[in-house]
Amino acid sequence: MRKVVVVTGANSGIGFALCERLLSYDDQIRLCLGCRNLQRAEAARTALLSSHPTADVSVLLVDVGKVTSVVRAAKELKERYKKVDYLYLNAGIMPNPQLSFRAFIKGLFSRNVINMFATAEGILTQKDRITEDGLQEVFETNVFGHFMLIREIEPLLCHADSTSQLIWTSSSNARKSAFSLSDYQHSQGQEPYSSSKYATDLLSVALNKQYNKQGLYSSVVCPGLVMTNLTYGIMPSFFWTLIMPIMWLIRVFTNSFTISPFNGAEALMWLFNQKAESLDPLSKYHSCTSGLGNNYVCLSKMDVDEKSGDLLLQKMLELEKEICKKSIPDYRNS
Ligand SMILES: NC(=O)C1=CN([C@@H]2O[C@H](COP(=O)(O)OP(=O)(O)OC[C@H]3O[C@@H](n4cnc5c(N)ncnc54)[C@H](OP(=O)(O)O)[C@@H]3O)[C@@H](O)[C@H]2O)C=CC1
Ligand SMILES: CC(C)=CCC[C@@H](C)[C@H]1CC[C@H]2C3=C(CC[C@]12C)[C@@]1(C)CCC(=O)C[C@@H]1CC3
Repeated sequence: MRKVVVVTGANSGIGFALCERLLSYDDQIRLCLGCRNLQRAEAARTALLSSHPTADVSVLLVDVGKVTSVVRAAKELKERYKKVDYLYLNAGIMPNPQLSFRAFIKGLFSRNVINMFATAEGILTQKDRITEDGLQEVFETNVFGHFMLIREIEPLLCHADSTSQLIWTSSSNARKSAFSLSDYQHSQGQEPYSSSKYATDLLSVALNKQYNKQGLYSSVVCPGLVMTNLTYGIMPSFFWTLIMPIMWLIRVFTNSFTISPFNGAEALMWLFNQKAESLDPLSKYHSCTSGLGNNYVCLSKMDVDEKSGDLLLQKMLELEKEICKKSIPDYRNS
């Protein structure tokens, strides 16, 4: 049976590199590019087909920052496929990033310097906004829209006789102290990105508890620091070009400077080849690149506790009910 693989945020960066790598590894998969913009999606599809002309590559229009779009896309998936074997929850945003130069310079001369380069702890903030669904945009895009997608295509993911995998693109920037259960959308603070990625980690743990019995497994990936549209939004491209030699140098001290989207997709690709049941639900899978440019995957324990994961899942389920009642009039019959 040909595997069905759905990738959100597939038209650029890590998502696109993952699609290229998946097709190079197995051009028999049925690959579905989940994108919010048709033109960009078609451009990605054309590029993938130019190197893999016989591959089955389709486009699914989905804006994970809009509940109605997610529900419509899920309906489309249910019409197209009987099963989704791999769902890569990769689309993500970091809007209006601000780098604190003061904190960065201070960090350079502290003992925390390696950690600062690996996680951006204490040097990066963002400005969030409210979406038309009335949610914080970073939370809705990076977490809730994806959660809704999972819920809506549950019958395609849960099968008694075979497994499916959810693979979240999280981040080394995910930090417990940026997240609070009482403000899980992060409407109060200045680190919505960090909070959303921590929420991803918690949610993955809770989803495993909820769904493993039904053959669905969830894992979390940390792609490292990758040069993509997201990182070019932090600093202008000439800055990155200027500091590239320093980036190669830093790579000698931290394996998290993966830099290219190809390298960043390493752990996402690695998980594609693993037996879902053998994965550790409490570990994060990191894409790593050595000073010499060799790629490998390493594991780290996540800073999460199961109780918080369960509580977050409960809150997400309540929010799902509330939002669907508000945004989709004849919800569940549609
Ligand atoms: N770059 C890095 O260093 C790191 C990135 N990550 C994570 O990797 C993931 C991919 O990001 P990356 O490749 O770096 O950045 P890109 O900006 O290149 O890719 C992000 C993708 O997500 C899509 N996307 C954004 N918002 C939505 C939405 N509302 N609905 C559907 N698709 C959407 C974008 O579509 P469009 O082109 O239309 O905007 C794009 O295809 C993100 O989750 C990011 O947080 C994690 C750690 C490090
Ligand atoms: C000399 C040099 C390399 C300067 C760059 C300073 C900062 C712009 C980077 C240092 C750590 C980086 C980092 C990210 C963005 C760029 C930095 C802040 C991320 C937040 C990008 C998105 C993620 O998900 C995690 C990354 C962690 C490290």
